[in-house]
Amino acid sequence: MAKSLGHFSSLVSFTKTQLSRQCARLFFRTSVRRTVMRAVPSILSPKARDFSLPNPSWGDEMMRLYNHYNQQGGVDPEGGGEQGGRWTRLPSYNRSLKYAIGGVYLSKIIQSKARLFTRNIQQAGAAFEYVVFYTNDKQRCVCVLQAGHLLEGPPGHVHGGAIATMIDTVTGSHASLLCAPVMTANLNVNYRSPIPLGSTVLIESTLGEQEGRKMFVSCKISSSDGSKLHTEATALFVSVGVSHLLRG
Ligand SMILES: CCCCCCCCCCCCCCCC(=O)SCCNC(=O)CCNC(=O)[C@H](O)C(C)(C)COP(=O)(O)OP(=O)(O)OC[C@H]1O[C@@H](n2cnc3c(N)ncnc32)[C@H](O)[C@@H]1OP(=O)(O)O
Repeated sequence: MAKSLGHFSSLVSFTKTQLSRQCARLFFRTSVRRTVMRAVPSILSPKARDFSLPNPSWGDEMMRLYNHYNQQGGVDPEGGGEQGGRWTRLPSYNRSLKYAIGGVYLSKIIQSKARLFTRNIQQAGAAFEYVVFYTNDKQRCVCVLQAGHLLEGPPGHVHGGAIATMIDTVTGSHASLLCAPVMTANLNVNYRSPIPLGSTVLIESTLGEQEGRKMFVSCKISSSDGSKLHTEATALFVSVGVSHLLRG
């Protein structure tokens, strides 16, 4: 049996039933660390770019916060204990399943030209520049976001849909750390103050209750110095089997 998503391409000739069963095993029996930290890079091109690493478009505030969470031993400035208070960077790629092309059933969900929505703008710094970190106990995530000029909504400020996209991305990545694959069932967003275009903000995600397949996550966006609240949100994620994706 294939033990990692690196063998995903060999599944293309499986029947729908076999595939669903195999994928369910892959997704649910691999630990989060294996899935996110090892499997995803292994099924990508060796040259796959990790978009959560610094690039020249990152401004001073973005770099300062990146270093803040990435260095200094990853210690959470707000405490939270040794276990929960250390931060780990989550890598980020623009494709999930590069080699799994073809096949009647896989082709329903995997398209060779598909790209992750938030990582598909070629020009660095033009849209979503972000990096997500999570605590060891996976109860919290923090995302440092630099919002580029292509995200404009009201003049000089970030589009509400782009804000919701980032909330979905951060809370969805958070829920995925605990039980992938998940889908967003519900997202409630309260916009409290506009986010200036080009600014760097913090998106914090906190795990709430878990009830069976349901995961409730809360989220807030604040200015990088924490002085201004921009957005508050709650989200519900439902863990699904791969067969759910195949059904469409
Ligand atoms: C290779 C892998 C690497 C991965 C590394 C990738 C890294 C990259 C990360 C990027 C992260 C981006 C994250 C984006 C995530 C999306 O944007 S997903 C896209 C948007 N969402 C959708 O399209 C979902 C559409 N809806 C559906 O498919 C289905 O309705 C759902 C949500 C899966 C639920 O359907 P279902 O599985 O049949 O479950 P169902 O029995 O209806 O409901 C289960 C429970 O949830 C409750 N529920 C369902 N819907 C709702 C609702 N709207 N409100 C309240 N309760 C609800 C039900 O009442 C039920 O509760 P209980 O009775 O169990 O108490």
